[in-house]
Amino acid sequence: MASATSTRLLAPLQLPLKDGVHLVDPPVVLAPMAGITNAAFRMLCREQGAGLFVSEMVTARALLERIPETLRMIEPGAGEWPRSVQLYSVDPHHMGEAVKMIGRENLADHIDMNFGCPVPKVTRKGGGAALPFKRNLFREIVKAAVENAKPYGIPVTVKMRIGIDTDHHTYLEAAKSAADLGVAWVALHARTAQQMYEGKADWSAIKNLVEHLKPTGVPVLGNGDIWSGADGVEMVRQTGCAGVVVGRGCLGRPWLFADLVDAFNGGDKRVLPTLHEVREVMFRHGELIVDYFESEDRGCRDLRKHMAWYLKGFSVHSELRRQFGMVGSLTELRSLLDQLDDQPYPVEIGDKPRGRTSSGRPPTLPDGWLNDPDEMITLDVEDMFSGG
Ligand SMILES: Cc1cc2nc3c(=O)[nH]c(=O)nc-3n(C[C@H](O)[C@H](O)[C@H](O)COP(=O)(O)O)c2cc1C
Repeated sequence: MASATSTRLLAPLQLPLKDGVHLVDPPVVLAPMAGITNAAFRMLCREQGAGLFVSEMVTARALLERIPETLRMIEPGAGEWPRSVQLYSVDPHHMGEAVKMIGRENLADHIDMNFGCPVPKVTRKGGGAALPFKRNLFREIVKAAVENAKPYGIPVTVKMRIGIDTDHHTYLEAAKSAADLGVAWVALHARTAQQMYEGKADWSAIKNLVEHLKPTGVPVLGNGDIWSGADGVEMVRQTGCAGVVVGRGCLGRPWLFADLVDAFNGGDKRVLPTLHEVREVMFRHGELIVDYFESEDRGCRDLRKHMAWYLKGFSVHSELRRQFGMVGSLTELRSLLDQLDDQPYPVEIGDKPRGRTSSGRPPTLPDGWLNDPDEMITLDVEDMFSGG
């Protein structure tokens, strides 16, 4: 029988940290998700295996201002290593200073940069997925991060979308300049800003990027619409990407990482927990989140949105679902969980999208934004940012 090593889908990704190369093995990364990928959720996913788990996005400015909530957002969970933080800035100076702060105060081991936010309140000021269109500004921000991270041995990566809309694709040029500036990898969410989360991600763009960056040797990670281990394998097969980034697929399904680990090691077992097994994950999530916020009330408020995702596809009475959506304490959570009958995993319905699925409309951009890609501008939109 072939060993797991010989059937391994991909080699581990090499992340050069200051104390040596860390192997992201398998090359499966938890996508940064604002309001989701806090230390509690990352721990829940880490317990399932996989390679790297990125924090919620924080803005460079909030970090520099030492806003307590921001500092808490980048705190690692117990035993978490490497500590991976996503930063957002539209200002090279802020980006450079924030990276220096992270290095000097040893706050993280890896920094990912966010250039993919599609929400109108960000793009209308030129931020998020609109920013790479201004290629000089994009380059200055990436350069500021890479150069200031270098003395601390912190690898920097970028995450972007295909571009603004069908007529304005920015990813090939932006990714190439980021690669030339020394990023450790480029992750591509294979949608435009216009698409938001609509329809199916265009994996052919990931394939194009893999070809485009081949001469640079910088790996490409594919992102968009991985709902099962088999989807991850299929993305690698179709695109030749060096790894995958998984977002919404793990909402209410943290065991997707175990499924991906198995699939990337050549297995086909599919991890399909019954409702009683899911129930234990839900309670564990509750405990972790209450611990993270050091408040049962705050933790339960955060937990509520996850409840619907966990229960999606299972047959659960609407009144009971409603009560899960209002859960206020761990005792209440336990008593609601005790009311769930055991059921097999709803394979068909359970793998449908969860979280954001908003449909596309033309992104709102600043006046004249698309006139001159070489324009070097100063933006001030970090406080408008809310994930992406
Ligand atoms: C609730 C939510 C919050 C997100 N926040 C961020 C973020 O802060 N930074 C970022 O780069 N992408 C963010 N994203 C985008 C995801 O990282 C990912 O690129 C996107 O969901 C596509 O991957 P998926 O199809 O696997 O979900 C967010 C997505 C969701 C659903």
